[in-house]
Amino acid sequence: MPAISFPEFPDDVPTVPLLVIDFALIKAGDKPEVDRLWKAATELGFWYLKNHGAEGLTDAMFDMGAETMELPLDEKMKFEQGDGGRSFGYKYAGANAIDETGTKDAVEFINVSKDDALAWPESAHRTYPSTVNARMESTITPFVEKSLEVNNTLLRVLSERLGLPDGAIGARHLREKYSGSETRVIKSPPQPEISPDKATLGAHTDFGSFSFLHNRLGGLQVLPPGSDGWKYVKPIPGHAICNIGDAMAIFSGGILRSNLHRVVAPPKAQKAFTRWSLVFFTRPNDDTLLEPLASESAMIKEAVDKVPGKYDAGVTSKEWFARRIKNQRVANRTVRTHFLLLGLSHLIASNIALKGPETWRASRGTEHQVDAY
Ligand SMILES: O=C(O)CCC(=O)C(=O)O
Ligand SMILES: [Fe+2]
Repeated sequence: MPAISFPEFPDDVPTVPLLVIDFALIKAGDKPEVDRLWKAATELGFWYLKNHGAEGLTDAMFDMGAETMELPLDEKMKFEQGDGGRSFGYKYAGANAIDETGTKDAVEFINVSKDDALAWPESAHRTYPSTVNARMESTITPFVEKSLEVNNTLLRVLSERLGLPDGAIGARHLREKYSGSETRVIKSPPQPEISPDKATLGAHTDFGSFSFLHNRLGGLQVLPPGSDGWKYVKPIPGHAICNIGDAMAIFSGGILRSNLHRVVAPPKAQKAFTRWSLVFFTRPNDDTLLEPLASESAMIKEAVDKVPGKYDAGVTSKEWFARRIKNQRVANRTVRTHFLLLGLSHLIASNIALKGPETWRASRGTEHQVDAY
């Protein structure tokens, strides 16, 4: 993608002042910086990360995304993620609902599995468009490797602060075990006459443990606890945006916060431009049970004892992930059978396509467990 210049993020829209965490200091074990990371991860669950080391790898990932989205739709559709609860592959705009009434999303994704990137040229889960294959070795695998290093380091530091034994979180995120971990490039085309409050990617918490996000244009918004509304996260060049996902909220019994967020059209003059974003999602091994690690940490036990049962998902990471992916898909929205009583004795079952909000609700994660909303 040629370097595109676009208008500055405006200074008169509501933004959330995220803490800036220095990854180099975290790696060096700097105690005050680890304290700040802990504050960010427990209070809002979102922060900026600088000196992360992936700065030189993101442009090529955006190029891979742009090359992929330029393919004809019928070519991309050969690699579509499908309706069965699988995330890897291409997702067309409008495949997912953004709310319980079934409003369609407006974004395209290309999702590449960590297992496929590491197995290349073999395949672990599925095949991808030619534009992905062409950049697997040069672009995608290096980005996946760097993202794994960043995310695993931050997860290890947080797990220490949670009082977990060495390796408790690491064993649940093994490089060699299959998981839902993936990298994603998102394309949001300019939305004509869109209201600034209409989501292109609906309000959600992230499905996995940890997300490492790279934004150029605005549009990402979070709903901070106790706040009066959605706030933009202003992109800062060279700074990634990190956030805690549902799995870490569950493992920690709610001590780490998985916050609700969404994507709307970029603000003000930026909205005329196509928005690209790049994420690496770390998710637990497929076979990991999602439950608080109360037997391994006194701090987590104390948190869980106050809200017994609240964070017991009772499913594996793979099941949790598949349920959420599957129930977002518009094609999976339930068709309710409605009975119409005609005359005195004719009960006619008519399949009126009233598509139920229950499918949307079944795609939800920990959102309903957070009292602040
Ligand atoms: O595009 C963004 O800034 C955020 C994307 C996101 O939240 C997601 O893909 O889960
Ligand atoms: Fe997200």
